[in-house]
Amino acid sequence: MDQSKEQRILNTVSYNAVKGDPESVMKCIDKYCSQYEWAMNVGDEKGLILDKIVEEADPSVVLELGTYCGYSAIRIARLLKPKARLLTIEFNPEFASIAKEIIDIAGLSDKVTILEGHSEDIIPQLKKKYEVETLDFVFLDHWKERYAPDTVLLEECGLLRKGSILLADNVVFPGAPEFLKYVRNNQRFECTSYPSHLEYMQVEDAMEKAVYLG
Ligand SMILES: CCc1ncnc2c1ncn2[C@@H]1O[C@H](/C=C/CNC(=O)c2cc(-c3ccc(F)cc3)cc(O)c2O)[C@@H](O)[C@H]1O
Ligand SMILES: [Mg+2]
Repeated sequence: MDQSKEQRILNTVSYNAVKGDPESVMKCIDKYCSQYEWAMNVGDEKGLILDKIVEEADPSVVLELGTYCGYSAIRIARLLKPKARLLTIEFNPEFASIAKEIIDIAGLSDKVTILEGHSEDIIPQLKKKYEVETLDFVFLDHWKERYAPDTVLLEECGLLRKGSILLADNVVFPGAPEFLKYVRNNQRFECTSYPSHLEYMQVEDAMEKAVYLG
């Protein structure tokens, strides 16, 4: 059976990237996905916005929803201080195993834990099973119609604290209208829009930052 696109992305990383160098892994994926096969990584343009927001927040505990191939997990984890950690949720076993290998090649396995399963099943386990108190930073990049319900779930599970930062990819394209409506009309969130472009394309997109006010 011929390989999947995600397997080809792993091949190009394991063949071309410098082991232990997250930047070279990111460059390798961005090069492959802009020249050969488009893939839904956050990419280098929105990635720079993500970098700035993560650096400013300097989070200790990060949750990512939707690992895919691990590109944004690497992007975020490479900026974290020594004791900080990133938990990333992925329900597709093939993507989870490919992401694990790519994160390992980047040398970030000690900072990143991939939790295999559905976000709505794993989020309620974060406190007891994964020893999370509250989340400093959440990157939402999974199914777009799950952004809003999972945001409600995070709050219900007591995982958000005053100043917790939610950053959502693709709020323009493919779009996350329910999420935007929910956070923008909610006094408990302070929202900022970051206009950009869809990864590797000229299409308009944006990321939305929603800071939880408690
Ligand atoms: C059930 C909850 C739940 N629990 C755990 N894991 C979950 C999950 N729901 C999903 N996953 C995993 O997350 C990833 C999916 C991500 C979904 N992302 C986009 O759809 C997207 C699309 C475009 C675009 C597509 C086509 C275009 F033409 C243009 C743009 C661009 C983007 O940046 C995009 O992020 C996969 O790994 C899923 O296995
Ligand atoms: Mg995305």
